[in-house]
Amino acid sequence: MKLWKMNGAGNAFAIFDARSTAFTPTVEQIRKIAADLKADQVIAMERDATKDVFMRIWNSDGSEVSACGNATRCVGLLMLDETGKDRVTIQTEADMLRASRAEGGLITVDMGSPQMGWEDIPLSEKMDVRGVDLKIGPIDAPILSRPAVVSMGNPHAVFFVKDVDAYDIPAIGPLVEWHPLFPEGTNVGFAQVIDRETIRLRVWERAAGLTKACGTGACAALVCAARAGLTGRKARMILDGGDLFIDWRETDDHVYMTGPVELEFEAEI
Ligand SMILES: N[C@@H](CCC[C@H](N)C(=O)O)C(=O)O
Repeated sequence: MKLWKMNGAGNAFAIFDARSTAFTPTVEQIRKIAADLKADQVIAMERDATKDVFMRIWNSDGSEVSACGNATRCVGLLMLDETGKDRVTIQTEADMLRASRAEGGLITVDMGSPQMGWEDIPLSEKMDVRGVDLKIGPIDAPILSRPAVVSMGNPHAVFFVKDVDAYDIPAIGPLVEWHPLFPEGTNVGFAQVIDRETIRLRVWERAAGLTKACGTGACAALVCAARAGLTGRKARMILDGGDLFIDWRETDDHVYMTGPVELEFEAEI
């Protein structure tokens, strides 16, 4: 079986080619692979009846999830190289996604439409998704409150802050990640709007922790910012591991994510 170690803007993946050999790891095996290879997620490329490939995703804690934007760009590059096509289709548990090449060796993925309903996120009760009733810290002087929420095939809560570097994300992230308002947990973004076309973002990922970049997190932060009128529908997202360019197009309501992909090594195992 072929294994690729890749990253998208520093978000690290161990990608297994499970198209001709079955790959059915236990939770413990996923945890060990992620720890040994320093991967935020473990990915299996499987055969799909109608799409170029099916992408299965596990977080580093061993839980299976339905979306991972940066891994979709990595798998997209592998499939573009392998097939020679201009555009490839990637099926995930969440959606059918399309990947293509962009200028400067970057890869673009059409991430589909954001889901805005409170049941879609999901939340445990009906709330205004533009700012949910959640406070972190002392009741009379919360450190953070009212994150915006959205689903990009996975749940995201986004706090808009003045200075992302002023927050102890490893301490705050887990308090939001498993807050009872999120029955399936949530990814937690800390977004600082620099100007209408630029956002500095750090993401505490559900079941993976603080990563150098989160693709769906970047899409979620841009959607929440644009929905609140803080930015336009296109922005450069500055993450710890590099930049992602997000474009939430009015024409089809889809979110397009463009960014770098790096192959660290490949091996036959
Ligand atoms: N790294 C990702 C997101 C991976 C899944 C996430 N931690 C979750 O549990 O939903 C990305 O690039 O989107």
